[in-house]
Amino acid sequence: MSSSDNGSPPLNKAFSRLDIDGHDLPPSPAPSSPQTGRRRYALATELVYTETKDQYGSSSIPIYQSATFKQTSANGGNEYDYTRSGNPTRTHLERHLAKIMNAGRALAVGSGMGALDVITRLLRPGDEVITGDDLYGGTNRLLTYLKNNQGVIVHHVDTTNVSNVVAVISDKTAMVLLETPTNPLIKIVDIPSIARATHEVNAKALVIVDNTMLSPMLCNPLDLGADIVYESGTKYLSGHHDIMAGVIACNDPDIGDKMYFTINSTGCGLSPNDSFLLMRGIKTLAIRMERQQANAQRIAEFLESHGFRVRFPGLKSHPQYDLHWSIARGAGAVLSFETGDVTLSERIVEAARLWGISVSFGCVNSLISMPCRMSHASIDAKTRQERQMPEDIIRLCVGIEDADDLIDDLSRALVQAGAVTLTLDGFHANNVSAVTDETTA
Ligand SMILES: Cc1ncc(COP(=O)(O)O)c(C=O)c1O
Ligand SMILES: N[C@@H](CCSC[C@H](N)C(=O)O)C(=O)O
Repeated sequence: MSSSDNGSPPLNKAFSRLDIDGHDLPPSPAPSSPQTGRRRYALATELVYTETKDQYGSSSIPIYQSATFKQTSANGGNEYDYTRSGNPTRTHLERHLAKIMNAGRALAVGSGMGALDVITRLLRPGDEVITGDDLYGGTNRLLTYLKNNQGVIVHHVDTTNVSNVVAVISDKTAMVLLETPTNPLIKIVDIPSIARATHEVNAKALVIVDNTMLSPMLCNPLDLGADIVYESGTKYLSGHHDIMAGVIACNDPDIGDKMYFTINSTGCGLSPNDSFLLMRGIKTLAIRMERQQANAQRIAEFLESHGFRVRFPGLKSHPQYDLHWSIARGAGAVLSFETGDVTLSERIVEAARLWGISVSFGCVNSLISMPCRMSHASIDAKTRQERQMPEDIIRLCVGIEDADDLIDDLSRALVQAGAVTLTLDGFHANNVSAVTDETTA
């Protein structure tokens, strides 16, 4: 029951009302809403600019490291009662996220997979999900779990072709889940066309975009027709690989309330300390991304010019270059390339020094990995083969180091691994198929 319905005095909580399932919302943050009526600055400014009402005028949000909050009356009802339900540091972060993600509401949870878990709890048995055939391994694993255990039907199609999605949309479609660029094949997905086509056939179907590979700095899927956007805050948003986090944003308040209900019920909200760290990371997103992208562009051009097949949307050779730039403001800093030989790829990865052999991306440090052995190992070998994931693919996640140092280290690793032939002009890849791609938009 809401405070106004039960005869008790109005509660001092930011929004006191029943949620759409009739549950009395616990004390919790107000729905995050960007301040209206004030000038909007460029995103680089908005990332840094916050308005706090801190009693001491603190410049960064304090960490409210408290599980519970004292109430002023026996009826409870203050804005915060318990950190699982809401915490001022998390609220501050969520409002900031809503602003930079152009959303009506944002929510922060303990990881990117936690975010997808919250979203997929909107599904019911019998619901259908349409998603890609090149998906982050953890996403594939969660969807497979839902298929095997929760009666959800999952269609994996090549989402780079809108008609493949249209062919399976029906009145049973509850979600269309998209990643762009895909991880690790760097395929581009036409979010606006798929969102339009989906809603035309089934207005209730939710179009969900995993924006981890681009971040709000480079893409706002909600502005392109998506209903929900989420991302791993472990990556670009925090930027230092010192926390796990997940963020979710939407415009429909009912959907926001439902997801908040799950977060409060399951206890997956982001901790105060991690909310503080994520907030701190977000402030430097623009400058980190600028440098990471510039470095990634240099490295992609370096590899391509030496004969490797490189997948990166900053290269004109990318078959969906125009599509990418119609939906994004930059290429990001993840690229992949092939060598034509798995053991050769292993030798390159192991010969690198500056590039850490690690999963993840979006951090200030540069990383090198073999997705089929690492980040995407949870997709079984047969499925990887069906989805044409080259086992030899090497993924580079570019950081903010000096680009010449990164290129030097990579060159040394390529030479040491025997991946290139030295010539009078430099070197050239030994063993690589032509730079072509069968992908069509
Ligand atoms: C594209 C993508 N989405 C979601 C996730 C999940 O994020 P997290 O590791 O924070 O759970 C990852 C990586 O883990 C990812 O690469
Ligand atoms: N062992 C982890 C692998 C995490 S991969 C992290 C990141 N998304 C990436 O693409 O590198 C797992 O099983 O999830």
